[in-house]
Amino acid sequence: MTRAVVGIIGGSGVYHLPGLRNIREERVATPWGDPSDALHFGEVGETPVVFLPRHGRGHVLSPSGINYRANIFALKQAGVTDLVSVSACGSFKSELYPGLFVLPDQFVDRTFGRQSSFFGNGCVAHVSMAHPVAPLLAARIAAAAEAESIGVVKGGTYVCMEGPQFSSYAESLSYKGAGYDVIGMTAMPEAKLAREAELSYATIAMVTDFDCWHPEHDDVDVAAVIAVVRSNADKASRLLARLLADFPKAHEPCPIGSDRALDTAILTAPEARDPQLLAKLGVILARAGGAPK
Ligand SMILES: CSC[C@H]1O[C@H](OP(=O)(O)O)[C@H](O)[C@@H]1O
Ligand SMILES: Nc1ncnc2[nH]cnc12
Repeated sequence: MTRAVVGIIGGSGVYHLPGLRNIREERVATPWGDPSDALHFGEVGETPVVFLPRHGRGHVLSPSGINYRANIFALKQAGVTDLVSVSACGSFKSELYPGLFVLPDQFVDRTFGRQSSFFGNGCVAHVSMAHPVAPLLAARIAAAAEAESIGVVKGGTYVCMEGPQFSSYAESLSYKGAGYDVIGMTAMPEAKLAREAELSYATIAMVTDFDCWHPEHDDVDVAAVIAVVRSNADKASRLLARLLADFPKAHEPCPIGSDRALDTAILTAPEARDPQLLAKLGVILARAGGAPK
């Protein structure tokens, strides 16, 4: 049995995890650089939890400046098996109103200029991103929400823009026209890297605004986003507390293979692999094999 360790990445306005007990903060180094902040180790009930504020405490890191590889590597190195990301997002649908939680099951990556893979020359790998969200983890989040009488929408497409500026009106209309549900600046490459690291990943997207397409709502700004995150803090805490308290002791094998994603992904012949890159990959390759002993 693999013991379940849940990672929580906090987004804008979420720099601590309420309810985390026996907190031990540790600044960890990774071969990919420094994570956004110290990891906060602790427990909720009997579940081991590792929390990381994505933008760092004090919100010092811009979406484009976050070292996503270091964050995911650090969480993997800490033993995380299941990773829940909390994110503020804009909405393209009237029925997805501010305050609602959406559990996206698809992502569209419109970022550029971010390091989006652990792999590359010397060890080439192509993981599947057909289904980026681990269904059992998303179902557990939905069940926790239901148990707490918190409304969640299951499924939806989150488009990830580069930012840091918000979208123009024309961009907003085009995303809406494409049928996307919500928009943010951080789920990519986080979800891609989580898959490469064989972590089961799901996002809780908290709708904070209607971006700038809605004729009856103001255009998004930071104050509006943070006001909704603050007013939703209690709901978000209850949802996470219930999810974590009810989490099974053993990691549940992912039915779509999120936790075995490298089994069919690595293309470079074993004898042609770059030992330096293999050494850097370390814990990422530990299960699938291929790293030097
Ligand atoms: C504070 S407005 C824009 C900012 O909020 C979202 O952050 P996160 O996904 O970390 O909650 C969005 O992606 C932008 O980074
Ligand atoms: N409208 C929006 N666009 C991009 N990121 C966001 N985060 C919160 N609201 C957002």
